[in-house]
Amino acid sequence: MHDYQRELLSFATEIAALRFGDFTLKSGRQSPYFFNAGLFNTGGRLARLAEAYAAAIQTSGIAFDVLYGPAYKGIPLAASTAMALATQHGRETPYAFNRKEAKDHGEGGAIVGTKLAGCVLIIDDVITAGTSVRESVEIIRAAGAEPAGVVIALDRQERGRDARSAVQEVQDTYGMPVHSILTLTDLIAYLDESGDDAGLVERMQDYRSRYGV
Ligand SMILES: O=P(O)(O)OC[C@H]1O[C@H](OP(=O)(O)OP(=O)(O)O)[C@H](O)[C@@H]1O
Ligand SMILES: O=C(O)c1cc(=O)[nH]c(=O)[nH]1
Repeated sequence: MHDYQRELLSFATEIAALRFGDFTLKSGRQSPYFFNAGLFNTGGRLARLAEAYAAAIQTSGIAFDVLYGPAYKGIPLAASTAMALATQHGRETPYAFNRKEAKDHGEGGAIVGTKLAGCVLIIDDVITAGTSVRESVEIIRAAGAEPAGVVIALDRQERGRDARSAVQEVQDTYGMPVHSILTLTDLIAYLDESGDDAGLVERMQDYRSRYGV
């Protein structure tokens, strides 16, 4: 694990964006941990997260025209990362996000921000079973654009709809890369290193043996 990954894990734990307990996920799975990107809820916290995403995007080398964040938590991620790409990397990046419910007055529609066109990089917090990414691909294609890849903070390394990991399914199905700042493997290694709670490491490993790959 690199220092920047350990630092992000430590910061996420400190602000309780990474929590341990009993959580129901979008997939219905019952998880002993949860990454809540909504708790990067001050300017300073969000700037720190956005800088990590912007650095990950630069490292990934994925070519794209537009950054797209799915509602809800993808919205501040797309906006703040576009800012970080401009201020830290001199890269002017158009961004967009969707409304969960289309608006029928004013400007109308379901997409806010720039037009979805060309190659679109999806930015989200986590991938569990891959549902959110599949929904994003449909939205991008319906707008006449093409998905270029996905960047996330945490790959939970879980099964998707078949025996493959959700990330592998996304890569195979859409022929696009998925770049993750952290993985469940990093998280378990971090908990193991800290040596605070052997029971927690065991619960994480149990969960991994049930849903992981
Ligand atoms: O890989 P999946 O199984 O789809 O799970 C991960 C998705 O679930 C959460 O979104 P959610 O729709 O719960 O909403 P939010 O952003 O509105 O909190 C999370 O932000 C990811 O987008
Ligand atoms: O699978 C999910 O719903 C999910 C997992 C997680 O760690 N964080 C999150 O926001 N959603």
